[in-house]
Amino acid sequence: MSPEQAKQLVAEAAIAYLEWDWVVGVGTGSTANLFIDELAKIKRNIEGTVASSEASAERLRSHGIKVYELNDVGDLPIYVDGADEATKHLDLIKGGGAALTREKIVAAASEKFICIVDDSKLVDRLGAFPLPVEVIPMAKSYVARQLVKLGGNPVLREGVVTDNGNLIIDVHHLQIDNPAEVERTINQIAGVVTNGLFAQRGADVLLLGGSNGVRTLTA
Ligand SMILES: O=C[C@H](O)[C@H](O)[C@H](O)COP(=O)(O)O
Repeated sequence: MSPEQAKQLVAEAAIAYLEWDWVVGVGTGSTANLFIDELAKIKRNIEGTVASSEASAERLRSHGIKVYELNDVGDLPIYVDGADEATKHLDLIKGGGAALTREKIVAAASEKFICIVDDSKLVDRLGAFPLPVEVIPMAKSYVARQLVKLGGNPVLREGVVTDNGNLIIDVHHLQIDNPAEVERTINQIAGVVTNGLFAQRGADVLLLGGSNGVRTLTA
């Protein structure tokens, strides 16, 4: 089974977690896009969505799905999104599509985070995927120096500006023994908006798509 087929399986499986009239938090990326396409099929059953990026908002609207501002709806019952890496403890690395900050905000405002990935994303240890860090532009060199002190090799993502007008530094070769601690430490560097570790608030449910169908891991 191809990763695309596996993503399609979990996108479909996530629909089963939704309830009538809910406002659904929607993530960003190729897997979230498949979920959006599935959502379009049942759009009359939901009240609307909150999107974690301009790209997802545009795709949702193109399907005729209502997109609310998070500030207008309060907390959400559910957030559905992909990830770049996931562990069986439901810790994640996200941000390959540069949407990590809004994703972290919508996830934080949601009661349940359903993470949907093809099973190639399941790892024993996070960090083979370079960790994305969103940075205020004037702080990029300072933040990069601090990331070197933490043992990482920071690389500016060329030509990328986030929906919030900031930059992304991808940190290679970071030793991530304790994901929640690394998440906290990097977030304390002045100029960092947030980093792509989702460990202090990881997923609540991980749906893994593969040749044996969908496997469900829960926190
Ligand atoms: O910023 C992007 C997000 O964190 C995505 O959820 C993540 O990169 C996974 O994307 P994809 O489903 O395309 O592998």
